[in-house]
Amino acid sequence: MILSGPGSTLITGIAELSTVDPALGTLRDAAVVIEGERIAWVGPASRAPAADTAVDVGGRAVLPGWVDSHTHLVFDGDRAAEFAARMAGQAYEAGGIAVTTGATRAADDARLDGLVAGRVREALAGGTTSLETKTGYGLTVEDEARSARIAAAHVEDVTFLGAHLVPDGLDPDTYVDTVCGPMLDAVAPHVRWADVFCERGAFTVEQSRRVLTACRDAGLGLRVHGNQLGPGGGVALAVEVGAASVDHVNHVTDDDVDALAASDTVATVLPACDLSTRAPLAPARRLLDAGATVAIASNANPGTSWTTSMAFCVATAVLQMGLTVPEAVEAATLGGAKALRRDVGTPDRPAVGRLAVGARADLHVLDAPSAVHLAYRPGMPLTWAVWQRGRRVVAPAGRP
Ligand SMILES: N=CN[C@@H](CCC(=O)O)C(=O)O
Ligand SMILES: [Zn+2]
Repeated sequence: MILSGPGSTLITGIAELSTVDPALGTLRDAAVVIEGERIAWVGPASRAPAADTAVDVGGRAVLPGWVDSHTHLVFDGDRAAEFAARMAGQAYEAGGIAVTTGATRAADDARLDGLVAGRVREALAGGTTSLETKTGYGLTVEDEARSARIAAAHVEDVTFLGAHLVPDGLDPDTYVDTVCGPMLDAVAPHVRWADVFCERGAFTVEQSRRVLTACRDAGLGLRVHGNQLGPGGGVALAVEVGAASVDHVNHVTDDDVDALAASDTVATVLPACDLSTRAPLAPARRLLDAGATVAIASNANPGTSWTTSMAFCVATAVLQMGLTVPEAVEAATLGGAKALRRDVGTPDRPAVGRLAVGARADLHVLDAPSAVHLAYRPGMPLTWAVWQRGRRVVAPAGRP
């Protein structure tokens, strides 16, 4: 078979191909053909079809690009001093959000846009080919709308997080009225998702339900920051409203775990955040064993998790949370895609998070013979090449 059409590329020399596709599994000595922005063929190298061009990745491991389903990239400012104080024993408190909000409001559009672009580039260089990012450091109608607009210029899945913190001096319920009314109207053209920080010190379950219901009525998909700092009703609320994901989940009861396992709500764990806040690690092993769908995300933000490295998160999930490497790779690819409802494609929006025919051609080539090296060689820069939407966007050092 010869794949027709300009731009088909045959990738060979794949020692191990983690398709993360339930039907295909992990293949050795494999090949992939890309046509346009999609995958056209996957299988053993011995049966690979011809294509317009061929690339030999030299006996390396290939997996889907990371799907980072939880980040906060639209911000200015630095909270290294807060981090240092935390490492000296201070507890994390949500109030730090106000510090970043001040710095973000003070940045002009060009600066904020450049900061977001740089962070997206950094993530891509580490193999992240799909990103979600949130507003939440504006917290006025104008500043949230600006954050949403800037985010939408750089990532496909933008989330409205006006309910991140009640700004100083405002009555919480009056602020929730604003979030559900003019703020939602202003961000709606730019966002697919809405999120709420449902936690003591942020928004109560009742306030969170109001925000989520209003956003759902406006046509947005739902997500929840829940059970991060202590037990609470975030997980139950997320399941109740049919949220696509509830994120953090550090403090969960057996009922929470059972509810997640019986629902379509993905439990998203944030290993780098747990380390950076010295929180009890989210029980990813327990959640998987119970039958919940687990995603791993970076939660890149200046307060609790200042990294875009999904490889670090995967290594931590393996070394500290008790996941196997295939489980962690799946959680950081297909799991993230499920958390963004992008695991199944549509005619105009191919699936991400797996390497199968028809899915988006987002490939991450490791400078290693197997994905196990992600945890076996923690902290090493293993990204060798990246294809996104069928185009090679990260090339091996010294090559065009
Ligand atoms: N927990 C709420 N929001 C962020 C942290 C925000 C901040 O401290 O700036 C998080 O997901 O960890
Ligand atoms: Zn977050």
